[in-house]
Amino acid sequence: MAVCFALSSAERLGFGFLRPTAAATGFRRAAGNAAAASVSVQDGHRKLKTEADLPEIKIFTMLYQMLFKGYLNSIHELQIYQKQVYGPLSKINSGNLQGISISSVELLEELLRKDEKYPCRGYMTLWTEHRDLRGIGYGPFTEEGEKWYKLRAVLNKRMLHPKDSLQYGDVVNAVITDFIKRIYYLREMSPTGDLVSNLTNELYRFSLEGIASILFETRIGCLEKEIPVETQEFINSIAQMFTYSMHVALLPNWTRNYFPFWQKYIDGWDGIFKFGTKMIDMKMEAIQKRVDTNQEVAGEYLTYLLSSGKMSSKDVYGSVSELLLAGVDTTSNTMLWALYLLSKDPAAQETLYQEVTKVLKDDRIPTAEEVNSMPFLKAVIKETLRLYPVVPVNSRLIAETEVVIGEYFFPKKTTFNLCHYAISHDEKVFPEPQKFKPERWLRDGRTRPNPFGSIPFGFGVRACVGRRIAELEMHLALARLIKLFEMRPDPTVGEVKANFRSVLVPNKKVNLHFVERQKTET
Ligand code: HEM
Repeated sequence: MAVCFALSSAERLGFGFLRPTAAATGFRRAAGNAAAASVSVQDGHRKLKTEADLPEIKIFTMLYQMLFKGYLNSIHELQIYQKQVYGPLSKINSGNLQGISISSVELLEELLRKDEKYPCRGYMTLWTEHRDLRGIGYGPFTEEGEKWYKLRAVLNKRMLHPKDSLQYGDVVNAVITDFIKRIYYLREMSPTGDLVSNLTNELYRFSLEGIASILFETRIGCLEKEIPVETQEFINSIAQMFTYSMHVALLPNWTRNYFPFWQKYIDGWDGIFKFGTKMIDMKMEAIQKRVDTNQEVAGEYLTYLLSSGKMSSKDVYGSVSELLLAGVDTTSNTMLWALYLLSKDPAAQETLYQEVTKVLKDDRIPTAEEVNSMPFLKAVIKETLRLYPVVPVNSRLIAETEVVIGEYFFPKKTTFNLCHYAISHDEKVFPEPQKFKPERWLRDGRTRPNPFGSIPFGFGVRACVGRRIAELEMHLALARLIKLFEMRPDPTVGEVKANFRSVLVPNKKVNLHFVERQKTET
């Protein structure tokens, strides 16, 4: 059951919500609406072009490229093809997909540096409709403008600063210990004695347990042999919400009364919030008891949110559920790609193993601080995210201001599609872009890549709030797994390609041999 769910959910995470439109002032237009026709726009002495001068990709071209050129499941690869054909700046005008595509590192940097005070990815009405229907507060994904800014100021504390993540080291390590136990159990059950099948599913369970234990400050049993009923219902609710979000996004609103999809979509959200609410209420009760008996209120993230007095409980319910959803498929898929890449590259795996064993000379569990002495470990994750960015395309809606990008003028309310995948696979930015080369990230005197070439966690004040937590989980888990096991590919699986399902997921089940290493005397 969990197996089915994990795969389907992993294939449907709503990071598509990261995609749904211009920032400098003082422009003089010669005539009419700059967006509509090739009119002249003057910026001082410079004559600017407008979006009417850009190559336009219309719906039929898009459909042709997806259906007949084979990009249906690999929209990320389509970015590279479209860049070759239309150049680094083009206009997409294809059904729900609208906006200006940016696929060069220079233009991306220019746009992000001109982003607004309250950056916006585009409005998320599908999510906000549910919150409005149930009177639930908005979270970091759904909130916008000044209210979002204030919310992020609270959420950032205890999460975003590198030193914040250190406090979660023990919690994360406890989850990793249970994950390793599960790996041993799965190996034993396998015909070869060392095979872990369907790793996507196992890593999904690991990531959900990890983020839940940080946010709720309690364990929810995803790594047990039998997942507790309530946790399983919660997992099923996430799957249901993501499954039906596809239907409700594609069908017009009037169909909601005729088909069951909308109701099932809402039921999915209700299940997610039911579980989240119960966890938060339990924590509130525990805090209240301590307050009533004059005891110190101690705890981590949820305790901080609830006791800081800076957030209403309605906002806590809204935010925690969004953090939880964002924290699962992101880390689980990145871990999967990292282990897969290492299994195919014994030399890189050996370098990593040597580094980890040098820092961890005995059976000790690494601390969060010790990860700082493992630059190759960090480079492996960076390179994995360059090759398989969790969010291969992001977006920015420049709502309040006009903007010039390159030689082009864009009016207010222009949406930009940020083609991160094309940029992080550009050979001018990353020589041999298809090769897994963690060493390109090392600070050992070599020329470092352009920082905007690969920005898997985004950029600026709206960048990923969970970055430090995600890195902590992935670094600690990878260090411990590599110390214990050598990863080898399962020859029956063959080459694994990435499919685009809002995040980049493997196109087939991935199994790996976890070959236990000989213990060395130290
Ligand atoms: C490999 C792991 C992860 C990657 C690559 C990743 C990537 C991203 C990206 C690209 C964005 C959009 C940033 C932008 O628009 O500039 C984002 C936003 C976000 N992420 Fe992550 N993420 C990861 C893990 C997590 C985790 C573990 C959490 C939860 C603790 C999380 C919570 C969020 C939230 C709440 C937002 C929305 C922030 C806002 O709009 O203010 N992410 N993430």
